[in-house]
Amino acid sequence: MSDLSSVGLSDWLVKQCKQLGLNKPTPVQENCIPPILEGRDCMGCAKTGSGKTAAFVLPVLQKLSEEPYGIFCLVLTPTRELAYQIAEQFRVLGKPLGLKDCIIVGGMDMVTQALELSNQPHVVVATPGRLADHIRSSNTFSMRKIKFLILDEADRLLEQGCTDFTKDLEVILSVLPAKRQTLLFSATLTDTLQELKSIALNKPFFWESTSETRTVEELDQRYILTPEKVKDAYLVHLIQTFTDQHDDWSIIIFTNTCKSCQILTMMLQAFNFPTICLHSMMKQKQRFANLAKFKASVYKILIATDVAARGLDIPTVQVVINHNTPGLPKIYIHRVGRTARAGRSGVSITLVTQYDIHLVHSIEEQTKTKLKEYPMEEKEVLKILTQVNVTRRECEIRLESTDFDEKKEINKRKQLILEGKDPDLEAKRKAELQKIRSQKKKFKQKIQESIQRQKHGQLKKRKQTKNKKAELAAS
Ligand SMILES: Nc1ncnc2c1ncn2[C@@H]1O[C@H](COP(=O)(O)OP(=O)(O)OP(=O)(O)O)[C@@H](O)[C@H]1O
Repeated sequence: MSDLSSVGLSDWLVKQCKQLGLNKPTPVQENCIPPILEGRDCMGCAKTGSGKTAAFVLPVLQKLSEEPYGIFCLVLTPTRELAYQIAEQFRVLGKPLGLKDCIIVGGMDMVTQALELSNQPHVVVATPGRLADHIRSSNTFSMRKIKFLILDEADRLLEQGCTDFTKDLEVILSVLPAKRQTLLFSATLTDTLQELKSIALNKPFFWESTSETRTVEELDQRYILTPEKVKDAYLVHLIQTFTDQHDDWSIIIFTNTCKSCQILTMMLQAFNFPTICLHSMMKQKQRFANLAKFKASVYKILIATDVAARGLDIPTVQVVINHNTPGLPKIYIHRVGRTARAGRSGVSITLVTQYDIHLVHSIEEQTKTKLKEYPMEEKEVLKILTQVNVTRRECEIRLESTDFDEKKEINKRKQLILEGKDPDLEAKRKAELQKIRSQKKKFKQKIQESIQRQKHGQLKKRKQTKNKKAELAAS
C-alpha cells in the first residue's frame, strides 16, 4: 500500500500526517476518503481503533484548504470527552491551515461558547444537547452555509438510549442547509442503517470492513465466571496480579452505574491502587482533569461508566475489565475497543455471574468470537474475600454519608424537566414498572424451582426403581 497521497490527499496534508506517524491509509481511510473528496455522502463502518476519525478529518481539511470559511464543518458526537479528542485531531492535522475550531459541550460556560461561535470558527465539534441550546437561544451565528455535517458514533446519536439525542438533532438539522455532505461513522452502524439513511440524503457511499469478526484480532477476549458476592475479590486479585506482573500498564474498568463507579474507585484506592474515576455525575472540569491524569499515566486505573465506552483513544490501555457484563453486544464491542487499537495487542476480561451467561452467548453470537476463560487461582481469591467485602461495605457507608444519592436525584429531576416530563409522574410510572418486574422475577423463580423439584423427583424415582430392580435381581 502506498502513502496517503494515493487516496487523493494533497502534499501538505500527507506531510502533516507523516509527522504524526500516519504513513499509510488504514482500510477505512483508503475506501472512504476518495468518495468524500469526490463530494459524496459517506457511511463508514469499521472496527474500533481503525482510524475512522482521520477518515473524515483529512478530506474535510483538504476541502477547507481549497475554500476556507467559517462555519465550514459541524461534527456531532455523543460525549464531551470525545468532542475534545476530535477537535484535537482537527487542530493538529489542520495546523498548517491555521485552523480555528470551537468545542460546544455541556458543563462548560455558555457565554464563552456563544462568543466563540460568533467568531466563525472553521470547525465546530459539539454534543447535540448543548449545540441545540445555543441554536434555540442565540442568533449570533449561522450554520446555513456548512459544507460538512459529520456524525461520529452515528448509531449512538440516533438511538433512544438513556440520553436521547433525537429531539436535539431535529433542532440542529433544521438550521443546516440541505445541500451539504453528510458523513456518518461508527464501529456499529448496521442496526441503525435506515435512520442513518434519512440523514445522509444523497445516496451515500456505504463502506463496511469485510471481516468475519466484529472485534479486532489483536484483542484477547476473556471471561471469569464468578458468584456475585465474590466478584470484587476477583477484581482486586486480578489488578494485584497485573500490578505485580507489569510495570507499564493501564487498565480501564467499566461498570454500569455512577454509584458503583464511585464505590469501586474508593475501594481500589483503599487497597492503594492508583485509581481515578469518570462518570456523568462528576463536574465536567473534574471529568476532563481525571481523563488527562489517566492519559498521562499519573493514574494507571480508570473506572468508568459507559460515558467512556466509545471513541476514546488512549494507546497505553492494555486491559479492559468489564465489572458487569454489558447488556448489549454493541456496548461490549465499544468498551473492549478501548484497548488493542491501531494494531496493538490488548486483553479484555469480563466478569460474568451465573445470571449473565445468556448475555455472554449473545455477545459471542454478535461478535462471532468465542470468549475464553481467564485462568484464576480461586484459592487466592477466597483468601482476600472477607477483607475485600468489608472494605467495600466501609466505602458504601462512607458514600452514604455524603450527598451522592441526593445529587443523583436532583440531577435526574433536572433532566426530566428539561425533557418536558413531570418528575413525580415519571417516578410513579417507574415504581409501577419496578413492581411488575419484581412480580415477573418472582414468577420466573417459582417456575424454575418447580422445574428443579420435578427433576429432583424424577431422579429420585429412577433411583428407587433401579434399587428395586437390583434388589429383585439379588433375590
Ligand atoms: N493511517 C494511520 N496509520 C497509523 N495510525 C493511524 C492511522 N490512522 C489513524 N491512526 C491512529 O489509530 C488510532 C485509532 O484511531 P481512531 O481513534 O480514529 O479510531 P476509531 O476507528 O475512530 O475507533 P473507535 O471506533 O473506537 O472510535 C489513533 O491513535 C490514530 O492516531
